[in-house]
Amino acid sequence: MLTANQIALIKASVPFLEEHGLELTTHFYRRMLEGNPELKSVFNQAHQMKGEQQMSLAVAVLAYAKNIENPAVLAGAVRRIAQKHCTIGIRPEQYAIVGRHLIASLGELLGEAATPELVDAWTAAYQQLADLLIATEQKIYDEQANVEGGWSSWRPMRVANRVEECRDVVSFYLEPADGGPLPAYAPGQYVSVRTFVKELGLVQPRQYTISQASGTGFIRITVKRIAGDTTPEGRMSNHLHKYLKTGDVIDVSAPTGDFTIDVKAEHPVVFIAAGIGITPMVPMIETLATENPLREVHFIYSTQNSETYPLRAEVERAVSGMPNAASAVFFTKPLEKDRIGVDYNAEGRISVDELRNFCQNPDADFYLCGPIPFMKSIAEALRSIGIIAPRIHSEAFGTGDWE
Ligand SMILES: NC(=O)C1=CN([C@@H]2O[C@H](COP(=O)(O)OP(=O)(O)OC[C@H]3O[C@@H](n4cnc5c(N)ncnc54)[C@H](OP(=O)(O)O)[C@@H]3O)[C@@H](O)[C@H]2O)C=CC1
Repeated sequence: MLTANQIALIKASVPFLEEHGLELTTHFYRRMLEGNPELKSVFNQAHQMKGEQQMSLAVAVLAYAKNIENPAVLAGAVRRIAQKHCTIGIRPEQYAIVGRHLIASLGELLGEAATPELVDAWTAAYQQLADLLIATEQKIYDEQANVEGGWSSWRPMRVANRVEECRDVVSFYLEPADGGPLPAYAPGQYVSVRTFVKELGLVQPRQYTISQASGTGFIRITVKRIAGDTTPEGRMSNHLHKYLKTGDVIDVSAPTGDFTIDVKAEHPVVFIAAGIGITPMVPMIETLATENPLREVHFIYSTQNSETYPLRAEVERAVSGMPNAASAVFFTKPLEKDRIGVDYNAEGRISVDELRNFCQNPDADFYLCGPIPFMKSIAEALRSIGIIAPRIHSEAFGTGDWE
């Protein structure tokens, strides 16, 4: 429990964090990764290089300081962070290392302003948050391990099959190397995979959506090769495309994530995806097609053309099996061979007018996944036609921050 004085000191830190939060977390990560280089394998180095992890932590620390009197309001964020931590195998003892470097960083940045009382207050506040995260993560690890076929932390999986889906997109069908069963997972959930990335000289984790409904005996991930070998975010996807072959073994976390759908509900559902953002939508539609086939479903998808449309056959199969389902596919750069009415329904990006056509029912739920600028513009368009925020669900890959 923090004392009233400690709470006051944390709240008084808010202006400093607003101004210098990013500086603090950048200093902290640099300090920690220099002192404990083994942790480079725990953190996504692409997010580190782009400063996304630093920004994400700065936002979290500020939110925590602002809500120090009532951290319960951060329960949703705490759960999301804990889920992510569980997919990269974070252990309680690592919190002590993080705490030591974070508090030292605060002292180094504040200089003489870091009074013993302030340092004590932040040490206590950090411990309170660490305890909450550790307890939440233990609960998630227990839940993951205690379901049939479940496990916690990493499990070696063999690549049973590798399928080239379309240009720059490959699916990997993963099965437990121990020959055991897999747990059921919810459509839309994701896993982390962990492997040694030659070009980085490091073991690295990355998150990928499971791109197929549960119950096939595999965890399928569908990976788009991003940019070139030289960009930090492209390293893992390029590595997997180049080196991960049928028969290889890779570490995989237990499935997790809250971007899922209430399969049994009766109200309409509208999926709006772009590019590789199609991956969580596929298991959702597949699951609806088998478990609630009469549901009203709209699938709205934007991609460049037929050569950049992964998992098309799966979507078309699921949609054609549901009498109240319809799809609208937008090609922004159709090829000569692409036939309107067959391969796609309209040319160009998804517009507000188009969205209006699909979204007549205020009870509908909307699921968004695509490049961040795409999600921003679609969420804004939905709000402009009166869709309320709780009806808009989204999945941001990476650190999870996008709004
Ligand atoms: N939820 C997430 O966090 C996701 C993140 N990404 C990331 O985004 C990047 C690109 O993904 P990729 O699959 O290659 O996407 P693409 O660049 O192939 O774009 C997919 C489609 O989205 C359209 N689009 C892009 N931006 C907008 C926008 N602001 N408004 C409307 N339509 C838009 C594109 O149109 P046009 O051809 O006109 O640009 C294209 O038709 C990757 O780095 C990927 O990791 C991708 C998917 C999900």
